[in-house]
Amino acid sequence: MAQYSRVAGSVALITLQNPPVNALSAAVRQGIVDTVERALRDPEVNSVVICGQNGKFCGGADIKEFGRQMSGPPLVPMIHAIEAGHKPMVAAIEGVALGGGLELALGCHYRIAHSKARLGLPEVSLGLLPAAGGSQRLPRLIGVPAALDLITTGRHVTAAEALKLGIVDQVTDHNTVDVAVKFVQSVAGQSMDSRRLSTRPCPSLPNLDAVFEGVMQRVRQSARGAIAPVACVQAVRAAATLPYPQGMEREKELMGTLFTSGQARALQYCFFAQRAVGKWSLPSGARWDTSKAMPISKAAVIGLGTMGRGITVALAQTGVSVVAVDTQERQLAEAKQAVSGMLERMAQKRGSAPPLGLVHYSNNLQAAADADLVIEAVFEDMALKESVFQQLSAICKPGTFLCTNTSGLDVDRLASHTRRPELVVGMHFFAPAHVMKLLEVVCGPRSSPEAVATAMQLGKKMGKVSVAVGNCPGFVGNRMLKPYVEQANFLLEEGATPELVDQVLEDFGFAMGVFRMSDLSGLDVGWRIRKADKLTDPSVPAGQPVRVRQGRRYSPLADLICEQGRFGQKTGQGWYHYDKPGGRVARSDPWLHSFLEEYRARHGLVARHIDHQEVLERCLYVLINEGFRILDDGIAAGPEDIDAIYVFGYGWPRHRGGPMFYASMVGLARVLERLEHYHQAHPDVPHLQPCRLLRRLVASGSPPVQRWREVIKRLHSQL
Ligand SMILES: CCC/C=C/C(=O)SCCNC(=O)CCNC(=O)[C@H](O)C(C)(C)COP(=O)([O-])OP(=O)([O-])OC[C@H]1O[C@@H](n2cnc3c(N)ncnc32)[C@H](O)[C@@H]1OP(=O)([O-])[O-]
Repeated sequence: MAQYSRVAGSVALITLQNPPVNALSAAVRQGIVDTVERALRDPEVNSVVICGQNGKFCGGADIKEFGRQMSGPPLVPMIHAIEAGHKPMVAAIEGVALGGGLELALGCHYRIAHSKARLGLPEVSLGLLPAAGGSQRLPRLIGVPAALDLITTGRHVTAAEALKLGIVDQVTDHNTVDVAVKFVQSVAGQSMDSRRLSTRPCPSLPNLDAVFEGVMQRVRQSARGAIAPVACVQAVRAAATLPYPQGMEREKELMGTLFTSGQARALQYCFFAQRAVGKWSLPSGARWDTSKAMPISKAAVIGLGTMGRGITVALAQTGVSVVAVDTQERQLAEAKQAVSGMLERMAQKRGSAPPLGLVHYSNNLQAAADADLVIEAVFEDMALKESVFQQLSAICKPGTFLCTNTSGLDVDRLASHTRRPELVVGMHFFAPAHVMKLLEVVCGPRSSPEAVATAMQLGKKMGKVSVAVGNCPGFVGNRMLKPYVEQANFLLEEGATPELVDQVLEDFGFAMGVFRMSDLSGLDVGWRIRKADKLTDPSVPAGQPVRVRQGRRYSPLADLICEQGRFGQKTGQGWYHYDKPGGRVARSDPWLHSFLEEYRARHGLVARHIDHQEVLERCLYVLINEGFRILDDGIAAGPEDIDAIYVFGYGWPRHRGGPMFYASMVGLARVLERLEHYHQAHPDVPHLQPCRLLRRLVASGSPPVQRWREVIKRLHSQL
């Protein structure tokens, strides 16, 4: 709703009231319509200030209302009435003015922002465009290039940048409402004709067509199949080329297509999934709202390879004092240089001082003694990690949380090497750790609620999307990745090429196909793990069939590639050829193609034609099937957790909502039927066998993804 009051005698103050972000729900829109009418009618009122309760102007349209029947007054005429009003209207922007919130402010005649406010039109990240006139008013206010940037990226700008761009008229450090009230009195009685953005022409550009062509090309390339960024460009083009009323018609038409698209549903689901994962709960009953996170002012990072360095940077950026430890002098010296360089580059971008003083270096584990939390990031080797945990347990003060950055090792086993296993959790970062948004917080059966809450909160402070997961080989992300990569290798055996598989996955929207990604990560990593798991030489017993392990189909292709010294980008050769070691441009490799042909001939495999649909279904449905197993096993609490992990850590295209959401869009019955089909064709691949939860969901009528938790709960309570 919106509250109406009178201040300074003749100023009407309209305050949006809809905590926590004053979203424009039907009730708020009705409130605005009523209070604006009242202010315009009231002869004692000569000017109007619009603000938001609790220091937040407005977070935009109420996203929760999008999936429901539209009710209440629409935004467009509401904003037109404000703009057309004969009394000056000022938006007093504190906190945020986002989406419909900024569009409301653009309808006002003036905008005054607090210096800490953030503004933006992030609709594109929800699969929409600023369709309450934002795509038409903003270019008229700040010009086409700047408007295209803001609208197609959805990025938020600071008040200072907003002032520079001309979005706001004034920025203040004082009480914004008071400043706005004072200001609006100074313009009361003046004509507002020149302040109505809809009546202004769009600033002209000499090379309009070239600008739009360039932007459209860039947007299509980076959108990876997302339709909203393209529609945003089309809407701004309408602002630049059509009179306002026709531009509004075009905006409406484009929004109509987006609003009902599956992509908008997927992106809005992602918005809520990202927030849902913060409300974690564990099988032990521990929950986000009943577990206390401990403050962390000093942390230690043990092991300064690529991951340790990134984690050190991420912690220092957050303002946490870090002692970075590596017992090898050379590694320590290199890390010191690398960490300082990263901190300096990031600070330069931000225009602030690098927090170099927060990082101390040591070659002695003893330096971690008084840390509140330690993150071990040594080489992925169980024996080495066990030894480090044993030492840390003896060295660290009572109460120090001991975390391991492992991509899949048993966190509980590590905990058993310490005196206080309840203080041990996994913190699985993704490379580069100071950039990637995802953090899997791995809870062992003995991890205390405080330890989990502390790791989750520290992740949030570092700007990560932290997802609490259970302890099993590979946790959630890598556990699901394993059968996905395995299918890709099987497809090569059957006649596909890395180029075909990658093309299909990239067309689907992945930033990189599975083979290009493996080359980037380094093929030797998986090889080492397979050796440790005794899947490949030297420990495979003599007489073991090459393509079978434990009675299941096994592809040794990746092992054979590694035996050739082809580890991917780092060696200049892997599934593809690169110009030089460390090269980034993947080129098709004739050697690889003959190698595949020889391999098939050696094993009596006849290459067949494999179509795009089979590649997509086998790679994705097997991954999804493992996701259902993870839910059934209680390793992830709900589908949102899995989807957040895949969107923020594994390059799953956000406009497809994550693997579990995608499965619900495809139809669970269809996923089940295809898995059954492929399992029948490949009975020696157990990962293709549809999992119990998937069958149960289909039997329950394939409820929407938001209701899966109920089915999982019922399934578990029947055990
Ligand atoms: C014709 C149409 C044209 C216009 C289209 C639009 O405007 S599209 C919209 C364009 N606007 C945007 O895209 C802005 C989206 N919002 C944001 O980016 C951030 O929430 C923030 C920066 C406003 C605050 O960040 P923060 O870290 O301080 O807080 P937080 O993120 O944790 O959220 C707190 C709670 O508020 C909830 N909630 C938030 N916004 C909305 C909303 N619009 N609606 C409903 N709910 C919303 C959120 O779910 C959470 O609820 P929970 O879990 O407690 O039940």
